[in-house]
Amino acid sequence: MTPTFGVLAGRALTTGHGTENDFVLVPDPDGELALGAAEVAAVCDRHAGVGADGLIRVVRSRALPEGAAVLAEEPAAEWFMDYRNADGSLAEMCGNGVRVFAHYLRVSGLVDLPDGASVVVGTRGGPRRITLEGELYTVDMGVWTMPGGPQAEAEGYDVVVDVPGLEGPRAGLRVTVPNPHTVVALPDEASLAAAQLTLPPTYDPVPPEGTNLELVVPLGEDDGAGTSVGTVRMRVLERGVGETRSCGTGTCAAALAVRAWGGAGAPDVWRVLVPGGEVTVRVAGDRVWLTGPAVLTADVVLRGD
Ligand SMILES: N[C@@H](CCC[C@H](N)C(=O)O)C(=O)O
Repeated sequence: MTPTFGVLAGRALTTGHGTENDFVLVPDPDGELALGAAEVAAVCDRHAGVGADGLIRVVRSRALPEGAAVLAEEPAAEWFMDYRNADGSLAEMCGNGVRVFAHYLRVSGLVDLPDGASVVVGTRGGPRRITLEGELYTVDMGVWTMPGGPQAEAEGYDVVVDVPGLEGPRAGLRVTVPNPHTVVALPDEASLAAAQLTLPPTYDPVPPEGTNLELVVPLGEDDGAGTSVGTVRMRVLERGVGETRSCGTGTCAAALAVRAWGGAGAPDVWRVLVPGGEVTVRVAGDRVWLTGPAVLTADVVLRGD
């Protein structure tokens, strides 16, 4: 069957990933593409398209209404990460995608980003500053919130989640960064492996905007050089995608939930182990930072015939 790449047919794209959360990057500096959900889903299809967890349009902030709103807050945000999930839906933010986006801007010469320097980019969640540190990128992910408020943070949950493959419903804690997440703790790695993320979980109450789901197993804390560092293993079911091998905003949500469950004295720095690798999350007050790799894998041209 002929792929329905629509306005993307014949376009040159680049693929890349952050801890194996993979993306197709579409250069459209002047915002000329009328990109619809069907084209995004066709390109992200792993059998009939290029295959990716999401599509990122590389566009100047001034070319989009959402970008103009970001520029009003942060005039330095020349470039906007227009992120779409694999099913074509929009998301507020993508923590792995924004590192890959910054790497793409640097490698393609669209920004000057030497080691130690930073760039601010626009996202639907607001401007984000990304700093290159050797081979890693650190993103200021902005302000996190727990929609259940201080009571949910203190009690450790505000939603009940039934996950296929796991026995009985589980308590979950909602975290917004600023896309919606629900984090559920599991007792061990056997339970983590048993979860069947190809089947839809159920939530009570049902999250109105949908949710990403992180299943986590806290693995303890180490004291290194005077800083306590926690470790947590995570699997993720992404809204608009399915199970992925990593989710940057999800790792922030996971670290924030496990830190809340740990109470006073819990670490502010967390190693989050995901199927696709490892990232580091640091919390300070109401803000959170994400550090991890970014890789570009191929340049491809979509056929239009
Ligand atoms: N993989 C991303 C998150 C992408 C958006 C998410 N699926 C949603 O709909 O909120 C990440 O690395 O943060």
